[in-house]
Amino acid sequence: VGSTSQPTSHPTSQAESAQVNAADRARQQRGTLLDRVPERGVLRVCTTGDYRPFSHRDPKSGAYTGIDIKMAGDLAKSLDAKPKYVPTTWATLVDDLAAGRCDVGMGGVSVTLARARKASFSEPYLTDGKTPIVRCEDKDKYRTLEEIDQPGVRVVVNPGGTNEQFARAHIKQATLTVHPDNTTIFDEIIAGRADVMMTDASETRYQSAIHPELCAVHPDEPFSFSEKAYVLPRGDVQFKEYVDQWVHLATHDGTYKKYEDEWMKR
Ligand SMILES: O=C(O)C(=O)C[C@]1(C(=O)O)C=C[C@@H](O)C=C1
Repeated sequence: VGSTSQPTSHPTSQAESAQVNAADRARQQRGTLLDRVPERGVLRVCTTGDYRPFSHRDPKSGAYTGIDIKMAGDLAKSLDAKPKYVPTTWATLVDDLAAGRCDVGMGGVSVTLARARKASFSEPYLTDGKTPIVRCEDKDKYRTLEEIDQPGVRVVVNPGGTNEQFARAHIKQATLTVHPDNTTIFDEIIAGRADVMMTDASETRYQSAIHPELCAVHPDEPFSFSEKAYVLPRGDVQFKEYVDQWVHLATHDGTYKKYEDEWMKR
């Protein structure tokens, strides 16, 4: 507890920069999303759908639910539009946004400097950080990174996001396994195929509430500091100013808190 993760540098390749710059120019020529979204009547939202309580896609119906899905609905409505969810992954979310496949990225996204090179972020709406989630009988065994990073300890991680970045930076002795599906990863710990996952404190609170076998380890004192925000296209200043004002209001007038409480009661 107390050690912080250092931001890793992810140099953007020249080809990637050229692509992002071309997308920036094309977007600027089309004008601000603050006008285009109401004209279109549609707000295109990139979301992974694999991260409760923020963004969950029902595998049968395809319907999206979650705190950030509620927020997306409100943001769209405030712009006289309907939300349209564009499926993405943690590894591709920011590139999808930068390439213009959606207008905003939502669903428990952490602000990172690597992402901020390719996209803008709204004002943050939540403070979070990585913390362990384990079988309850192990909750006094894995309190520090030192206790977790021991030979024989099996750490599991989902791919493509800040969890993987954090695990790769801190796990040297323990066995690190990448589990491809974030919707079933907690079953790996319950079934005893893995011992520890380190993920956002908000997720450990939610998953330990719905799985009595699982305990969040010191979620109020996570190993790292991060902030959740919405991802926006680079250079669309009018749209960013609008979304910032909207986030500010929603996080101060009780709207965000209401959605969070609804989800945490499940
Ligand atoms: O990459 C991010 O921004 C996230 O915070 C998402 C992330 C991750 O770090 O992989 C966090 C928790 C969920 O389990 C899934 C994805």
